[in-house]
Amino acid sequence: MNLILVKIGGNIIDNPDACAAFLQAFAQLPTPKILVHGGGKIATQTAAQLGIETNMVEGRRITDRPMLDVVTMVYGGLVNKNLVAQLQANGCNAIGLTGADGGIIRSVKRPVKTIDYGFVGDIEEVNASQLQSLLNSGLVPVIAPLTYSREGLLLNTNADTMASATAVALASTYSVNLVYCFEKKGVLSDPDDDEAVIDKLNPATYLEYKSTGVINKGMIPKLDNAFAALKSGVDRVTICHANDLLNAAIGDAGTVLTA
Ligand SMILES: Nc1ncnc2c1ncn2[C@@H]1O[C@H](COP(=O)(O)OP(=O)(O)O)[C@@H](O)[C@H]1O
Ligand SMILES: CC(=O)N[C@@H](CCC(=O)OP(=O)(O)O)C(=O)O
Repeated sequence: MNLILVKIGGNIIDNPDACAAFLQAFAQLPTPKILVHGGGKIATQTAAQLGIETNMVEGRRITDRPMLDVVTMVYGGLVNKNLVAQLQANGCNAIGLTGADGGIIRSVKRPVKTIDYGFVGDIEEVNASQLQSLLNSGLVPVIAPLTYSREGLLLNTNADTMASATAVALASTYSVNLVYCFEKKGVLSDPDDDEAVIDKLNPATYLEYKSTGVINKGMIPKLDNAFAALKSGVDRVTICHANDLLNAAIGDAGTVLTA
């Protein structure tokens, strides 16, 4: 059976019109399906309003206790519940979850090496059978980028990694189509040209683009996660614009990763 797992990034979530259009398209996709969302941009803005400064290292947020409270409220509350309400209005029976709900995604607090990331989780286990029973009851899980530890901590976890790990865990049961949606038409061969979409990207070409700096910043952890999913049994991985979700779902838009 096919399953489509879509990840939506914070720049789209932060734009009400783009987000509404994306959710309308997502609602039209066949079930079973899962939405994993980010929200990093809104967390940064909310933290700033509260006088809390944001520090990112290699695309990961340094999450001290006050920042953990912010991301818990923003990802698990504000963003997750608004997405669920809008999906319901589009006729999609969404259920909002953090990784702690139903014990779906457990992680371990990232050990301190040179950098102390604070309350950031590295995923240990995805409870695929719990997700499957939600899917079997016709629900559409909408997953926030928070996980839980054996000690009962709530941990901030990168949304691209959540999507990749969830896709891999479900790949033994379903043919998984993983689609990363963001605000550009795909991986670009020229960062200054929004039309320069690379149709197909393999690990060797990725390394070349990375070494020349054409692929940089947030795209690096995204592609590392995406290639890892492809290597671990996920059928297809695509990176595309949120507007192109329906075409990308059938392999007709964005950048398709190849082994
Ligand atoms: N070659 C590239 N093609 C497209 N985007 C790129 C490229 N290199 C770097 N980027 C950057 O990567 C960003 C996507 O990463 P990120 O902000 O983590 O996405 P998301 O919002 O989905 O979490 C884009 O906004 C873009 O600025
Ligand atoms: C540990 C870590 O960095 N977590 C991310 C989770 C949100 C996220 O990934 O959001 P986007 O997809 O919008 O970037 C963060 O707090 O920014």
